[in-house]
Amino acid sequence: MVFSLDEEMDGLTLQDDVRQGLTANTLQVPAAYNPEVVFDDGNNDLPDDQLNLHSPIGNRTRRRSSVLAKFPVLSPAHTRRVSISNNSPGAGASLLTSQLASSFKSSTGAESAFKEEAPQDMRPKSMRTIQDFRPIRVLGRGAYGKVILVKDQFSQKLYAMKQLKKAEILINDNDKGEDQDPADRNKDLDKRIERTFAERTILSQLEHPNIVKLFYSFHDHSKLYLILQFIPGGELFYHLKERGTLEEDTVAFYAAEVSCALKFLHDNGIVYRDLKPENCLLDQRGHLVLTDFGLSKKSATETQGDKTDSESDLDKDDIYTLHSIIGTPEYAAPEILQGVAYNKNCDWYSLGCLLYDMLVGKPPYTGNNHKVILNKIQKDKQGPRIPYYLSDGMKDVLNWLLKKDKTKRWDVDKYWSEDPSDNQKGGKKKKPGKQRVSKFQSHFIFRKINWKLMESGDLQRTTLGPIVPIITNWELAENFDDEFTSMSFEDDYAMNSIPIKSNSDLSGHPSDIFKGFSFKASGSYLERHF
Ligand SMILES: Nc1ncnc2c1ncn2[C@@H]1O[C@H](COP(=O)(O)OP(=O)(O)OP(=O)(O)O)[C@@H](O)[C@H]1O
Repeated sequence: MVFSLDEEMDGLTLQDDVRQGLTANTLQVPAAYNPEVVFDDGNNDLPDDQLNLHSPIGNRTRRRSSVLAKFPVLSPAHTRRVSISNNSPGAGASLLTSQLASSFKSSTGAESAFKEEAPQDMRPKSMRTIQDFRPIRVLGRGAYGKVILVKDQFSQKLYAMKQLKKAEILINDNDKGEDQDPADRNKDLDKRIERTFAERTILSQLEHPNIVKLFYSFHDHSKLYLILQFIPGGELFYHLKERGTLEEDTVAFYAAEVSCALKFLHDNGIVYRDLKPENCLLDQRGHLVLTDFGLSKKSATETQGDKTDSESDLDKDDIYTLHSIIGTPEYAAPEILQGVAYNKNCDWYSLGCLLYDMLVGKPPYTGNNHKVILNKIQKDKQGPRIPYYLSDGMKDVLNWLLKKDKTKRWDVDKYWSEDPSDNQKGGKKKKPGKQRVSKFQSHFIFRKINWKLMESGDLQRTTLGPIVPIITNWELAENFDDEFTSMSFEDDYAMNSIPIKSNSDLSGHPSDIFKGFSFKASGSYLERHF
């Protein structure tokens, strides 16, 4: 009998497996937890080419983020949609860009994070071009292009250059040709462009020790470029692949760092929407840094207070957008997979999946598409099986983060820290059947975390994390998969690329859609981070 982790955990022992003659495709749980436990990876419902999608150790396969095939989603009736297709590609894009800009201005936190520098950041004096950067090796590959380690020819500093091919953004793989309603096609294009701008806009306005930094962005006739801080310790995914699972103290430490980043994003009105080990990088000291903001979104505004008409329209758009079935299915909250309205609380569910993955070796529900995963979640009345060998503290946190009903899930943003006026140590007691109301930071699993130092960034600057990556030479990118570092980048790195000198040579050209993409961080920001 083959046991699936999703279906049967309790009572499974090595002896059970040996009796059944099961040796292949099994995942070893570290001896520290239970030397006897071996269990199947539970992917029997996958097609052959995906059977080894998750475990065993060393066979983890990278999961791609996607804008998933949609269930019929009923958007709110009064939704204003922006079109960029009306004979003038630039007009719509400018509207999108200005919408994004104004939506970020209305976010007080995001604005204050860059209070002094924001105006001149948005109007850089001199633009960088691809010729300024010498390619060294490929670090990773995403949906729209490669991420390449590059060296600034002038300063000799290393950066990660994320390239996005304009053609891939403009041409939709899922285009249904003549059958597709032109309005839907335009809407899809709007979304893809909006997401491209969102990554650049969000990263250019935020500064947090656990979030990757953006130094420059620019574009030429074929590509968009983001020049990011190079995070040399590789993906958490890579380290999980090496180790299988992580110890509870290590998991609690990463959970705390991710939570600080998510809380900061939420306070700034941003939903991250793509938390997974592939998007968590380790810096040289072993601290976790979130990357890939391509699916992040300004959140539905909770306070609809005194708004002008145009601001209210923006909020409606936000509410609409947060119906998008988007992300990586294994880590996406059930409400996203169902295609119903959701909010920032979805990121806390994904945190539960990430913790589960670090502790168990795979996310709680797996399958080859979001419908299979959603079916499993829906069938699972009691919630995911939480292995008995985990500590009570870990079980408790997983149980509250992985609630499929978002109204019962731990509202971590609300119950983040101890309120000084709250006399009850450890927060209020939970009411049965209701949402958990005790404070996140005071949970037992975080007893070793110095939140004050972590939230201020001093911990990240002055101490080492639980896994310190081995780095002998930053240019070797030793903590990145050979699959990528051995790739050629010549085709992707055209030294003869023609830069766009001014916006005036763009009228009527598709590049006009990307007008306003270029950005340069302020001198003080650059200095602070080098
Ligand atoms: N700042 C960075 N430093 C080092 N490596 C990076 C950096 N940014 C990205 N990478 C590497 O490149 C990979 C792909 O980057 P990213 O996830 O941003 O691309 P993407 O197109 O959004 O990918 P996907 O389509 O899978 O979501 C990352 O998983 C990581 O390995």
